[in-house]
Amino acid sequence: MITTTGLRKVYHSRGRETAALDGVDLHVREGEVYGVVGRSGAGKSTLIRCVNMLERPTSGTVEVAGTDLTALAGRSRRANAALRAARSQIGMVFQHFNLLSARTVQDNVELPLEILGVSGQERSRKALELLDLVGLTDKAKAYPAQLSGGQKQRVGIARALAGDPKVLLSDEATSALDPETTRSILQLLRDLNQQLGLTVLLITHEMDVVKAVCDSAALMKGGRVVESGTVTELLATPGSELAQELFPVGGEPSEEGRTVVDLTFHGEAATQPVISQLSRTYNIDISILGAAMETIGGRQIGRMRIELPGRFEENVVPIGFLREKGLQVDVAPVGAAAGRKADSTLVKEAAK
Ligand SMILES: Nc1ncnc2c1ncn2[C@@H]1O[C@H](COP(=O)(O)OP(=O)(O)OP(=O)(O)O)[C@@H](O)[C@H]1O
Repeated sequence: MITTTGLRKVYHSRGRETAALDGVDLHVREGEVYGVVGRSGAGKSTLIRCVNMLERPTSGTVEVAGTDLTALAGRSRRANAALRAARSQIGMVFQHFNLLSARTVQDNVELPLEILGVSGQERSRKALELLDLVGLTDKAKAYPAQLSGGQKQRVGIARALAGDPKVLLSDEATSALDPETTRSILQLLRDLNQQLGLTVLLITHEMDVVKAVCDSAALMKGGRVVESGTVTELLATPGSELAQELFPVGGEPSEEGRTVVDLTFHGEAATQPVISQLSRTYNIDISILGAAMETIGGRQIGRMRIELPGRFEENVVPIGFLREKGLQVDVAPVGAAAGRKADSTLVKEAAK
């Protein structure tokens, strides 16, 4: 539904060049909620502004709902009209809501319809329908100053949906909200995604947002996407930084000469008593160093760090047993093994 290919955006200011985007390839499938995370300055806002052509990319392409927006971006009147039409497929939600204070809630939602030349009666019907969808029917005649932050963001979302977009872009939509309001806005985005089949691309610096609503995620660093995939794929990727941040599990080995293993349980395997089976089958004592169970994207996923007696070579068979049971097994390198996998997150964990 959204594909960027080799997207670059270079800013020139005071004689300096900054590559805010340095070759971004992103693919957001139809009907998914996709989160882009990264530190401040990673290029997230620039990416979202290039996706809806608020910023013209320096090079590369942006395709939304089958239309190559970069090909439409010309100076002629016809190119502008085509770009406007394509952009009506894209709704945008902002961190600070960007509501007009002199207009009522209903008039704020009607604004994009006014710009599209929709008649007064139809505008009013549509705005009230959208306010109902976001749970704000009773606030239609209120002004933004009379609303809470969460209510303002609901108005922002209703306004973003006015043109019946296929895609919703959200730039830190919950960053200015308290945790409870954040949860309710994320739930609303999820509901809209499911009820309307809306594809949502959101940028955030909060991992909890990804955990709560995203099907897929990408990590940006220095204008590049360094990791991406469905949340399940990421959790199944050994050494994935996103997986570790989404789902941290730690714990130190009790002494030298033991094998530390990180287990990830997905689906069926999450509900099986695998650890007690392992202990009984091989008659070994297992120490649990750390564990967490979470529901991510509606699926139950568990992670656990365990310690087995003896070195890795002595535990090949029990580790094979765990893999056979459908668990993802990452052996945390310690001692001599650490040198062989010096760049993995697990090494950093184990070496602490
Ligand atoms: N208009 C601009 N002119 C010059 N440099 C810019 C401009 N906009 C962004 N940049 C630079 O591009 C880089 C990426 O900025 P961007 O705002 O996209 O990052 P971000 O990940 O969204 O960060 P934040 O979460 O702080 O908004 C930064 O180094 C920033 O200073």
